[in-house]
Amino acid sequence: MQLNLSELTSKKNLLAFSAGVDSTALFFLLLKDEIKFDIAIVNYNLREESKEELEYAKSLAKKYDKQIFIKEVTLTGSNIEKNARDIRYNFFEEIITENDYDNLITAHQLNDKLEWFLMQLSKGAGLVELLGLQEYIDKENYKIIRPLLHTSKQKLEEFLKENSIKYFVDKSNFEDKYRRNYFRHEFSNRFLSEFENGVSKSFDFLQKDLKSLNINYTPIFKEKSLTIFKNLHDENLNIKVIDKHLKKEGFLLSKAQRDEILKQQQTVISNQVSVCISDEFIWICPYVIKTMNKKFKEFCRINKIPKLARAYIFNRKIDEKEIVKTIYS
Ligand SMILES: Nc1ncnc2c1ncn2[C@@H]1O[C@H](COP(=O)(O)OP(=O)(O)OP(=O)(O)O)[C@@H](O)[C@H]1O
Repeated sequence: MQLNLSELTSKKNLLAFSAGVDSTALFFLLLKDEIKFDIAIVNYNLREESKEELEYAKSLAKKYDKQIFIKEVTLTGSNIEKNARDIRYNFFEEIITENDYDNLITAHQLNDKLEWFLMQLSKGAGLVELLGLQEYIDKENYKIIRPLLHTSKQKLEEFLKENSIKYFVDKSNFEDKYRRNYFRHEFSNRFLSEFENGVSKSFDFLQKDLKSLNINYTPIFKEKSLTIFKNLHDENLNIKVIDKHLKKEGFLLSKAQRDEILKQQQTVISNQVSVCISDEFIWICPYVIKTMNKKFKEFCRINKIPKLARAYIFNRKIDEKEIVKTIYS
């Protein structure tokens, strides 16, 4: 099994370890390649075996001299999958911030990638959403790296069996409880057992196509709650940038709101957020009403700062000259 682990060498890595097939295989593959890492595990106390899994994680940490971070929680109620994920990622972020890790490694594999793809396909999605599960994600102070995205679960299982390595099977994966498990059992496992190479190649091709679209999600200016992106001069791409940014801010756009933004170019959404698409830029900030002085308004007019963004800039005392200097440089 050939993995590209170059991003992990000489870095401080944290492996999200659940004692299941994928993360156990990754644990030993990283050891084999002499990649340094520590582990983090969340025990949701949902199943009897979870205690044993935790003990296994502790024993591996001890044996291979790894630091281990443990979080114990008791999950109840509805929305378990989402709650578990939120708790998990908050915990990882806490550890990363407190201990200066460079990378969070997760053990998502090719089956996960295909299941994600199918789930999006079943809901109606475009290229960005279909390829949602990415190998590298840049977060503010660390990277998420998923080195197994080209490897099927079957290969990982074979690796563990060949090397007589103990691992646990998450029983909840066998209950068709969640939508994802439907795809897992009805389709992806069987399909990959026959077409693993082709699927892996297709994902690479699609990824290259996505790259060619050159969607730049990085703002060119950000201060307080004012964010400015480059206008990508393509309605579909612009709305993707706006949509993604607002989602991150906890604001989900409806189809009608998306259409409105593209039609009006300057819109207030739900009386809260201003979104303006100007000739060169996309401006997003809270919607504010404020009386502004003449000099400021004149400066904005000359420098093409959209009307709906002006009051927020004025109110929050963001240096308008600095904005203009940055975006036009
Ligand atoms: N309890 C856990 N403790 C630590 N890491 C975990 C735990 N559960 C899962 N992980 C990590 O997350 C990876 C994905 O796990 P899983 O497929 O169960 O999650 P998911 O439902 O796809 O959620 P997400 O994609 O948001 O991580 C695992 O390979 C492992 O690296």
